[in-house]
Parts: sequence; C-alpha cells; structure tokens
Amino acid sequence: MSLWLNRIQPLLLLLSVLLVNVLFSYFAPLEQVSIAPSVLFPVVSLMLPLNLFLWSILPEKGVQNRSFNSLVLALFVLQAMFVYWLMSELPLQWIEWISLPVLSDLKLYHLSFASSLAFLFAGFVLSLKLNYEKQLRVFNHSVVFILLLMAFALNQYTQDGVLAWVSSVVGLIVILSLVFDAHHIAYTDELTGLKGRRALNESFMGLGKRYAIAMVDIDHFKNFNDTYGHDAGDKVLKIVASILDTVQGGKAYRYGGEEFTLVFANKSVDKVSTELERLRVAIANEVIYLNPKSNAKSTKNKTDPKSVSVTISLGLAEPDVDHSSPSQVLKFADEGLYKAKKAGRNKLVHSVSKPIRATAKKSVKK
Ligand SMILES: Nc1nc2c(ncn2[C@@H]2O[C@H](COP(=O)(O)OP(=O)(O)OP(=O)(O)O)[C@@H](O)[C@H]2O)c(=O)[nH]1
Repeated sequence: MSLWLNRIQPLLLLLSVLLVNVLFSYFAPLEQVSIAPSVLFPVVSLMLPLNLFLWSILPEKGVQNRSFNSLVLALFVLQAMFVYWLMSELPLQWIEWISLPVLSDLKLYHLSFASSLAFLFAGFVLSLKLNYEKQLRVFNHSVVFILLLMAFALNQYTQDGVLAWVSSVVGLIVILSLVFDAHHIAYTDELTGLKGRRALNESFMGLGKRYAIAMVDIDHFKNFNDTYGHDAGDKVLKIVASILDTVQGGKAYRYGGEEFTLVFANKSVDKVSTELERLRVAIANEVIYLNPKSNAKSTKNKTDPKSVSVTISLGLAEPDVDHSSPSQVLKFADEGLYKAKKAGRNKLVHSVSKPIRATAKKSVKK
C-alpha cells in the first residue's frame, strides 16, 4: 500500500516494528544464562520510540526519492551496527544507563527510565506537531496511538505473544489509516478543504424527493486573477469557501474552478433563499487583505489599497416536472446562475419552470 500510495513513512514505521519482533524472536532467552535479553530489551525499547519519532518527523518524500532512501538505509545500517556493537562489546556504563529502571521495586513496569522518557518525548512532540499541522492525516494521528501501543507491548514483552499481537494490531491500524487518508484525498478539495465533485455526486444518492441545489460562482474572477495574481485568487477561493461552509441547513462543495455547489436536503427553495442571501451579503462585505502580513479580518479600513472584496452570483433550483433528478436540478440551478450573471452579478436567481410548459407536458402525458 505504501508503494501504491507513494508514501514511505508507513513503510518505515512498520519496518521498525517488524525489526523489533525479529530481534526479540532471534535473541529470545532460550536459557536463563543468555545475556542477550538483558541487553537487548533496554536497547530496543529505547530505539523503537526514537525510530518512530524520526520517521514521522522527517518529511514525507515518497518511495522513489533515491537520496532520501539512501539516508534511511544508512540510518538503519548505523543502528544495526550500534546494536551489534553493544551486544558484543557490552560497554557496561552504557548498558547500566539505558537499563536504569523508573523505580527499582516496580514489578509490573519493565520499561527503563531512558525508554519511558523516549516514548514520552516522541508522543509529546508528535502531538504538538499535530496541533500545528494544517492538513491533518489519520496516519499522523495513528502514530501517537501506535507509540502508546508499542510502549504497552514492550512493557509486557515477557508475556507470550503480546508483542506479536500488538504488532499485528499496529499493522492493521497503519493500513486502516492509509485507507482513511486515501479516501479523504479522493473526496476533499485540497485548496479549500471543502468536499469535491466526487462527494457531491455521491450526496445525490441520498437525496429524497424534496431538496434544493444552489450553484455559486465568484464574479469577474478571471479579472481578479489577472489583476492580483493566482496566489491572491487562491486566497479568495479559500475565504469564499470558508464562508460558504458556514451554510445553515445545507452542505457546501467545490464544484470546480471558482464554482461551488450548495445542497440542501429536505428543504424547499423558499426555506433556503434567506440563508443564501445571508451568504451573498457576508461574502460581499468580507474585506480580504492581500498583503500576507495583514491577514487580520477587519471591516474598518475599506479604502486600504491592499484590501479587496469580491461578490458571488447564485442560481437556485428544486425538483419539478421538467427537472426530476439531482443532476437535472443542478443544471437548472446553473441556468439561474447564468441569469444572475446577465442581470448584473452579485444576485440570487431562483430558476422556475414556466407553468405553461409544465401544464402542456402534463396534458401530453395524459
Ligand atoms: N487562483 C485560481 N484561479 C482559478 C482556479 N480555478 C479556476 N480559476 C480561474 O477562474 C477564472 C474563471 O473565469 P471565468 O470562467 O472566465 O469567469 P469570471 O472571470 O469569474 O467571470 P464571470 O463568471 O462572468 O463573472 C479563470 O481565470 C481561471 O483561471 C483556482 O484554483 N485558483
């Protein structure tokens, strides 16, 4: 899955967990005299959280970045050499230091002080990182949970099968988190954070007989892009999307480009017009600062040359005799949008089928 999704972090995480399992099975204490577990346990339980931390903190470079892959390989080889050296040379001071228990008389707690500290440090820093990250991924959250699980498994490693079972659960968590992330990427528009066209089409399946659809388009957006640049255009798209996302009783989608769709399930057009008017006015009144240093939202200084505002046009429709399916209603709403543009923009137009046409069709059917 990592290869398929071009993500190296999950692969490295699982490789580290796998290596811990291999090391413990290979050096399993067959005889009490074996010195291996007493050295191996503190070393491995210290290195695992540091590895999980390292793989999560390094930037995701995909699976085909040769220099990054070489760096990762070098890090693994260095660690293997370090463990081998510890096992063979046994520098006692080191071993004593990393084996230092949290409390000397704790029978149920096996993790050393150094290892516990490493788990705490990794969990704390990764949680902080999650707080500041803009694009949250389920996988990133799952790493914190995996740290917790592995701390538990290593603490119980003397009990048969615990490490193997927990490691399998970790594998499952990684797979599930990747599936969630892939789903999120497929359905969410990266720029605005709104759901995209695929999600919109799927929402149509859940609509009953009564619903309303509005098509929204930013006015003169080409002009805006040409005057202020594509980055400023992107900023406007984000702000407009965030206002549309506050819609009450409906859901906002990015239809594509500078067009958005609002779907109101179980609502008639009369019930949603006021809400659409509120959104139209809110967007027209929003002062957008193009200077990156003054992102503060304020409506005080409307004459600031670096502050701009945009307007939207909207078309609204609901099912009727001529437009029975959601995609037909959407096209009908788009016709309303076209009329709103022609009528001078910054307007809401409600598309209504001509009554004569509807009656004529009914009589033909009869
Ligand atoms: N910055 C930015 N621009 C986009 C994006 N997607 C589409 N556009 C731009 O949106 C503009 C759409 O322009 P038009 O369809 O000609 O319409 P308009 O200028 O909004 O004019 P009216 O709809 O008639 O008011 C084009 O210039 C596209 O390049 C995007 O993701 N980011």
